[in-house]
Amino acid sequence: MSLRALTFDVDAVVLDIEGTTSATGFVVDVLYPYSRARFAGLLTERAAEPAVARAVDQVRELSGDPDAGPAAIEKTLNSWLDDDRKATPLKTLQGIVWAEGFARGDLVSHFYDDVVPVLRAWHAAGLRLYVYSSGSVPAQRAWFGHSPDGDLTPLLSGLYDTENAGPKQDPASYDRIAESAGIAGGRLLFLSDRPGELDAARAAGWHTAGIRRPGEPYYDQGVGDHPQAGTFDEITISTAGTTGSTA
Ligand SMILES: CSCCC(=O)C(=O)COP(=O)(O)O
Ligand SMILES: [Mg+2]
Repeated sequence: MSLRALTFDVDAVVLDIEGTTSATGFVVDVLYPYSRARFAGLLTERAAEPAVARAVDQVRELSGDPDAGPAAIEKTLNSWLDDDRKATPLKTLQGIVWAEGFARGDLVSHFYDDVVPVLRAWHAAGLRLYVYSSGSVPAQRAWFGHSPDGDLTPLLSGLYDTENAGPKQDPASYDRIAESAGIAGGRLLFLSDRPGELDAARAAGWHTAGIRRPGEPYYDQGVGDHPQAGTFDEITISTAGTTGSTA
């Protein structure tokens, strides 16, 4: 699908995963059942691990149930899964389970066909690439590390999630990423399928492009007045172009 060719003059591209580089359907149909089936074991057998214990405390706080035991925690996690709610402790616990699943070869990630060739080309041209996803940093590392095209992590300069950057619809999160990467917002391009995330990035002074792929949950809603593309190869990164222009 071709919408419009876009040209941006930036130093780095920051990538959303679900709905942007990769299919939401794959995450929901493959990754979510994988984590759902393993939450009980994680919550009972590995409750003393610091990352698990911290996430459990966060679930108790978010659900308003300070005494919740493993069964109640599991029920809450599964209800968040049903709603595809991007709650940080859910993402932490999923990330633990998924990283182990990718490492043992149970899971291989998904990328839309246009994505990997374009990421390789952008990287070869000297652009820095970052990820900012609700999926936890360990999950992101495993996702890019176990793709159908092999290990893509050498393409990436940094990974951001809701723990180390903050909520994706808060402009302050984009300020934090810009500061951490050492790149001014005006030299950063954020690619996402969600208008609320694009709005927040733009409010922080970033360039934005909405990625609209047929079949994705936000396809019909659109991305408001953000520049938009149907695939990554509709986006050109130029060092001296007119940013956000359409051709
Ligand atoms: C590798 S993370 C798996 C996808 C996921 O769980 C998720 O929440 C992705 O959300 P995004 O912010 O990338 O739309
Ligand atoms: Mg997304």
